[in-house]
Amino acid sequence: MSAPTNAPVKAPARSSPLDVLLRWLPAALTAVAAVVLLAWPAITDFYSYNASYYNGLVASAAISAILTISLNLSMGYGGLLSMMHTGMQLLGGYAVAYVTVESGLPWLAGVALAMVLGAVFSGLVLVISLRATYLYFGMITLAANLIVVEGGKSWEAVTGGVNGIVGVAPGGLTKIQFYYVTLVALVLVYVVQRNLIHSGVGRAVMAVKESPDTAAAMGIRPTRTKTLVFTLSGAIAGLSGGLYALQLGFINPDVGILDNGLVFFVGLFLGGIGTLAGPVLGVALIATVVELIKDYARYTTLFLGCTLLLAMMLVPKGVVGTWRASRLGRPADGEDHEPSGGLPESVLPAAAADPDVPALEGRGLVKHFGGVKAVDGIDISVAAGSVHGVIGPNGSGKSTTVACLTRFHKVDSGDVLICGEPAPDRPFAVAERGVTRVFQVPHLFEQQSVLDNVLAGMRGREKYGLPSALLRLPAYRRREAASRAEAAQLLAFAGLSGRSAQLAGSLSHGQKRLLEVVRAVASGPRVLILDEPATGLVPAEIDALARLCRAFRDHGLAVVLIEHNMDFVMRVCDRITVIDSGKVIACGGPEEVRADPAVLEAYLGRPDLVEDLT
Ligand SMILES: Nc1ncnc2c1ncn2[C@@H]1O[C@H](COP(=O)(O)OP(=O)(O)OP(=O)(O)O)[C@@H](O)[C@H]1O
Repeated sequence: MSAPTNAPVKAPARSSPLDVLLRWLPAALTAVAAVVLLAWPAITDFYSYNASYYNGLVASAAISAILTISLNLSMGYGGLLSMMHTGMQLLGGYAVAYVTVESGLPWLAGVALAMVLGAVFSGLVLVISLRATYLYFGMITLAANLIVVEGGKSWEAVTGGVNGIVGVAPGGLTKIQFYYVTLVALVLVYVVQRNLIHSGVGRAVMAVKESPDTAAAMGIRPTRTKTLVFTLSGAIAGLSGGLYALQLGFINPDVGILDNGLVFFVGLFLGGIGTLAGPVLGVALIATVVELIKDYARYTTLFLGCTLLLAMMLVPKGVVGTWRASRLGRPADGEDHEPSGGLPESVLPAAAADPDVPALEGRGLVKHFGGVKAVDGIDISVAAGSVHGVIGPNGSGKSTTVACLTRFHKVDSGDVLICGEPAPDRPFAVAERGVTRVFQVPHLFEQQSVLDNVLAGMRGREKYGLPSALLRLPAYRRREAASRAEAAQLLAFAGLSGRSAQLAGSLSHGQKRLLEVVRAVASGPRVLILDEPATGLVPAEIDALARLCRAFRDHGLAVVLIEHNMDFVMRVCDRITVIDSGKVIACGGPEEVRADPAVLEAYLGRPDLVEDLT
């Protein structure tokens, strides 16, 4: 296939020198902060009689930032409301205290155990609350937090009861060395967060957060993805707890009570939930102000409460989120390009071995909603290498048929076959077998770029896992580079390449619909099901869609097109199934269907459609 050779339709806008300067400001401030933190022990030694106090302040803030990043991963990126992060911090603290004080092993072994404990505990909580929705999940984590704290108070033999365990220390390290340990840990955790979020694993996490159904339709497993991110978040919370115990020199159940979690929530919301730098910036701001008002320490909780309230009212996206949404922080809107090039070979799986076996088949499908017979014994057979239209009046059962074929609805009776084999029961598994669906209602990942949306569609085909993504191993780098090149080619094919860096939420309605189709194609399906894709598209976008359908068909793959735009249907479909009141009333080529009296009768209530048909 030819490479994209897009010519921009209009020239990009120029940035003023002030804009350029302001865009570089965050990077410049980060560099200054890094230098100050590295030199901090020397600075405090030179300027203060109480250097160890000020070094401890920064070390504590770094540990808090680690916990806040962990909270950001679960709540900000994973959409999992967690009220048990202080509990996991307590668990991590116990692990380090037990290993160093009771067992006499090195503190690093304690930190490793802290991470394992945090991961196992959070994984368990997630598994037992899989069906819980956002708020109920939060309540379950609250209960889990109470269990950890109360368990810590009661299990005296291991935890030391209410008095806890004292004498915890990073054996062999001076205070200044430990200061640098906390900084290194913070940098590593930040890099883990960044690597995760910029990888296919992170894109899957965000996709599941935005819409589990859409993610499943692209072959992403929602449960596995949630478990992964929450377990990772738990491991990081455990790490933070282990370091906290080493910093404090003791651990007791008070560390785990929810009140102590306020600072992390405030830091997260003030800095910017769902942003990379937000947790660190938020905690840095809070730590600075708390230090400045330390003479009024009894008002600290009041201050934190008021800060949270003000942050929610004035900067609901937090400092970093607000910056990113501003003119300077947001990627500039792109420009229109002419569609060009072809579909990348990699998104076109090999055509079925036996072209006579239907790519997708529904036999005797029945789905009733109470008294509504939405689907009432439908047979449908979609041939490989065809565009198969499904038409019918509003409410006739088209979308429900598709939901049955893709297992988003459990059928009352009937069979679904993919390439002659029984279809699996779960939507993500159907997608894994090569049947991808675009929903009638747009489900884009609006806060991600156009490019990232397309890349999210490729997750089902990517073979690397979490360790590879976090460490950016060669396998990951190769796959990521290939994915980006494929995504660029797909966007060029659809005429969207000029908008690749733009946030998906800022596209026009037609561009969003087109992007959804491109994202579905990115998953490399054998059968692409499009539910009313042409709604709201301008003629040029409809042409791009028609090109895409034909390119698919010409490669021996199948497209199922549910559509009310009859002109479009008649133009691109090879075969059409007409549904009315949950039953198939006609099936055949466009000309055949157009002349079928039963079809005309079904459309009599829609004279506009009759006109299109005849
Ligand atoms: N989850 C549901 N619960 C109850 N009834 C439903 C549900 N989903 C669909 N229906 C009903 O089933 C019937 C078929 O709906 P469906 O959405 O499949 O029709 P459609 O042909 O896709 O319509 P349209 O062209 O307007 O999208 C309608 O009467 C609808 O109200």
